Amino acid sequence: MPEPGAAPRRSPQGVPYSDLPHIVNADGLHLFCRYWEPTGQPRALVFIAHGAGEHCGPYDEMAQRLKELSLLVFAHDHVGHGQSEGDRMNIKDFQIYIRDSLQHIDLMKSRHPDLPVFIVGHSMGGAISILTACERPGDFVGVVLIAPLVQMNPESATPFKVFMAKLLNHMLPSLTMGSIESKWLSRDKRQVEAYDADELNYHGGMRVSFGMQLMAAVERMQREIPSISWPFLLLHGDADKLCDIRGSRMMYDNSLSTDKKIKIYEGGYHALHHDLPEVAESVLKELTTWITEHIPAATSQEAQ
Ligand SMILES: O=C1CC[C@@H](CCC(=O)N2CCC(COc3ccc(F)cc3Cl)CC2)N1
Repeated sequence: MPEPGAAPRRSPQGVPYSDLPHIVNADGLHLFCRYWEPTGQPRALVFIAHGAGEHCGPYDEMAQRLKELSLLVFAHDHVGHGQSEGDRMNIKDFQIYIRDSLQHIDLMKSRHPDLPVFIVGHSMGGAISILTACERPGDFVGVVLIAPLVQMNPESATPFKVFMAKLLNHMLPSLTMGSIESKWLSRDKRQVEAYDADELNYHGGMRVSFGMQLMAAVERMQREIPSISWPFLLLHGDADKLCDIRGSRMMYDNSLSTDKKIKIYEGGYHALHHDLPEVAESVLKELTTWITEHIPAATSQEAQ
């Protein structure tokens, strides 16, 4: 309980955290949480990691579909995103996203110790998912990646631009580069409009320091991918201008995993789960089918 007389900690939108589902991370920052709990006994846990500049609200439809399959879905707004505390879309160390995800996953595993655990990640949330699973290779029965950030987009990350970013990071780390161009998120303009209108999204420019953290995460994934052996499903659009599909192809080709699947969506934009309705529906079907197929059969004692 806060000491008497202390003002209650409030979300960036002014809501007291005592009125919101939340966890407090290792740095004392409050992270807003969402839970989608099935009525009966859950069959598995699914953690959803959202991307840069967004929050976990837009995953409600996906989470509802998983909940209908008796899966217990949970998520939080990463530090500096949505209804969580922290400097907007900035992070001192990318590892904080992974540490907080493991904290939330460990909390839910302590409440449901016998359930298998999946992670679903989109874009930067895909990088968080990959690096989280790499830290706990035996903890996850499967990882689903929707247009994950694995490699830099070669157009936006020319050697000159990378050099300049590193130079600027020492001189003006808070300088902002361009912002995420929402027109490349989806071919469905209603989805683009919803993203632009969502005040829980961050629409400002990307700080150089944040870009550096993303680059560091990309470099870490290049090192880790050859030793990945956990099961994963990759979904990527080949018209994605925000996270290059070559990163997904590289992960598919260079990982040790024997249980892996990649599905390329011709003409698909970045946020495949919010792309044209037929694509979004296909993504939900692929994801729910793959997850349910990867739930381990009940062991003999559980079955009794
Ligand atoms: O539905 C939705 C709404 C939000 C979107 C998710 C966006 C997301 O997470 N991205 C896309 C942009 C990408 C930029 O990458 C860099 C930029 C500069 C830099 F210096 C190094 C890198 Cl790597 C990072 C990952 N999806």
